[in-house]
Amino acid sequence: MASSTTKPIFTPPSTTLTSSSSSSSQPPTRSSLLSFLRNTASTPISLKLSHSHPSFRSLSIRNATKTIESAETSPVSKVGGKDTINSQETKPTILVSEKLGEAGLELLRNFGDVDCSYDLSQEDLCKKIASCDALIVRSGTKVTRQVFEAAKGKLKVVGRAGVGIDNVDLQAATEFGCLVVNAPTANTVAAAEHGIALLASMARNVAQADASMKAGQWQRNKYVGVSLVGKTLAVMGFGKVGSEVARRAKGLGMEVVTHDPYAPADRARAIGVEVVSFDQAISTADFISLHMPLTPATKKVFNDDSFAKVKKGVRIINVARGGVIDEEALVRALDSGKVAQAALDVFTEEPPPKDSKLVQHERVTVTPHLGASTKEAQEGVAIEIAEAVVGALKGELAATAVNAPMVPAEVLSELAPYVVLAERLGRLAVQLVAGGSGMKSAKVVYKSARDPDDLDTRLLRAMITKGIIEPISDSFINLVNADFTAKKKGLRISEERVVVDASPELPVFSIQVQLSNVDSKFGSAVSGGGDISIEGKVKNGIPHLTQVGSFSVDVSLEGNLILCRQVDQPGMIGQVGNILGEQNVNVSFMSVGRTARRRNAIMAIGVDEEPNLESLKKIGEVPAIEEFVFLKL
Ligand SMILES: NC(=O)c1ccc[n+]([C@@H]2O[C@H](COP(=O)([O-])OP(=O)(O)OC[C@H]3O[C@@H](n4cnc5c(N)ncnc54)[C@H](O)[C@@H]3O)[C@@H](O)[C@H]2O)c1
Ligand SMILES: O=C(O)[C@H](O)COP(=O)(O)O
Repeated sequence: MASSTTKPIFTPPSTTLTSSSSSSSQPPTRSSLLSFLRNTASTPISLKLSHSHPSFRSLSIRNATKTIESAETSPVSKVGGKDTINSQETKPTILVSEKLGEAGLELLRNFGDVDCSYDLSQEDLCKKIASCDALIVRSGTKVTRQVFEAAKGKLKVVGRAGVGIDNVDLQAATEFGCLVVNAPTANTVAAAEHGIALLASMARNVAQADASMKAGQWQRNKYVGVSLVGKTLAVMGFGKVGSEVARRAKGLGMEVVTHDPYAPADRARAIGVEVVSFDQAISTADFISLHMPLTPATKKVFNDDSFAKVKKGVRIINVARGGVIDEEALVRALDSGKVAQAALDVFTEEPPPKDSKLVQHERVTVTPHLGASTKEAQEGVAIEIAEAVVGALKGELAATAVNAPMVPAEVLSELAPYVVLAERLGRLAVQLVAGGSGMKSAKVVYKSARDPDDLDTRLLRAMITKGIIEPISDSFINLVNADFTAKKKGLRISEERVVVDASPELPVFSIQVQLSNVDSKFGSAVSGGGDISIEGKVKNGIPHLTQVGSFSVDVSLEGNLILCRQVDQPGMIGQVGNILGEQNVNVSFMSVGRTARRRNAIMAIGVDEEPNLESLKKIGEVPAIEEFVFLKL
């Protein structure tokens, strides 16, 4: 482990780092995510993925006052309550590849150039995507790896105007640093209502009787149905739609059980629904309604084996995803009479082949993926997704992010200053590593007065990772792909939470970043344990560096930083201050930490400007200075 006591030759950081700071002494307020993210004029800060439009690179906290003052130069400003782009800036291009409600389109048009091109082939989508900043899809567009590759890094966000994201290659999106957001709530009721509509119409042969009458028949005996009251309905997947279906089915007098490996039993119990095992659910039900997502675990979960376990004459409703059923097995089960009827809104292949046995089956009722298709739901979904996409293009953290940490509003507001601290600590720590030493593991220690279960560190971890990875990566890094890139580089990041005696009002007392098994270009940053170790705290809403190796310091993490180890003696601050002053470099903060009087000390100097090489050389020549390093934040 390097702890050289000789003066090292000054090495500027190899990568140019984006400075994303602003100064504010005001702490953030606790407000809802929406007002926190959108109303920059009335809240002291907003949490931004400051992509310095359109490069969408880093997450930062910016000062609202500063935002308003700089509206002329910022691409985004607020005009008449609408988010608009200043005319001199290039507007982002938003491709909408499937029909979207007008209210959502209007929101999008206020912000960017909107290209509504429906029914694109994959090839045409790939051609178009190279010039798009955002893509909005429903379930009909396959956003494959090929699409992300064709985007060549320009595509910043994919908005899924609905819930299911099985048509988006999330792994590829993440690798390419493209945020995926969805609109998870606006179509819940519509889907639940459609499920109930299918349940009732299947039970009473409405579709078949309608077709028969239109064909000139009057077949009252043929279309005798079954009653719902008193029957058992198994709701498979007790999420947003499933629970709404359960509630409505209870209102129809049905007994409802559910199977959902992740749903809390008390939420189900609260509406009189029992949570049971998969086998128990399917073997006791008269009706089975599917409401789980399509994932590798749920793909074809209804297959010959499961149909063998159902009650003879069961009726199945699927408004979730076609892929959760093995459709050929369902046809066999229908033919054998094991399954009496099925009502399907979704299919493995959409649209299904014209000669699909399932669609043509006389005991199957079908609709062409209409679950979310009510006027109300489509307007709601369009607004929900337009707001999420515009927010993402403006660099705001998305509340409905699918491939980035999604943090609840209250938590986000509380964590905001720590998010900045986290990124800056990561960024500082990596710059302390001597060139060439391969980093393999980093450890983050969160000290907090709160119970470890009470502290959601996902966002902090992601930001520390971003801070560490960005300076050593030549590809584009953001919150979305930082973790993936770290793994690819073989960097393991572990976390530890330590309960300390501090104010429980603060979510985090301090954050420490330790890098193991690496040499440091600033030996004093190496702690007794041999790791590069730095620690920081948030003070009055501002991130501060409070510990470097074994030395206590206290310097605000804004601008750039010079760390010097020196012999503790009078006049040092003056000497360094003069050298910087000669070059018109403004010192924003200075702090000295020492192990013992007149022995070793560390001087941490915050500077607004970047000193030139000449000044840094002069600092290195001050006799009492033993080593120093210049760090960009
Ligand atoms: N037909 C339509 O137009 C339409 C409209 C809306 C939603 N959907 C689909 O409905 C489904 C549910 O949507 P949601 O909004 O309720 O989603 P949700 O995420 O709120 O609920 C899904 C639930 O499924 C559960 N689940 C996951 N794996 C499971 C498994 N193996 N077995 C049982 N449960 C499992 C989850 O724990 C969760 O509670 C999704 O597939 C969605 O795409 C379809
Ligand atoms: O997952 C969803 O939200 C539904 O399946 C709706 O899909 P759609 O937007 O294609 O109607």
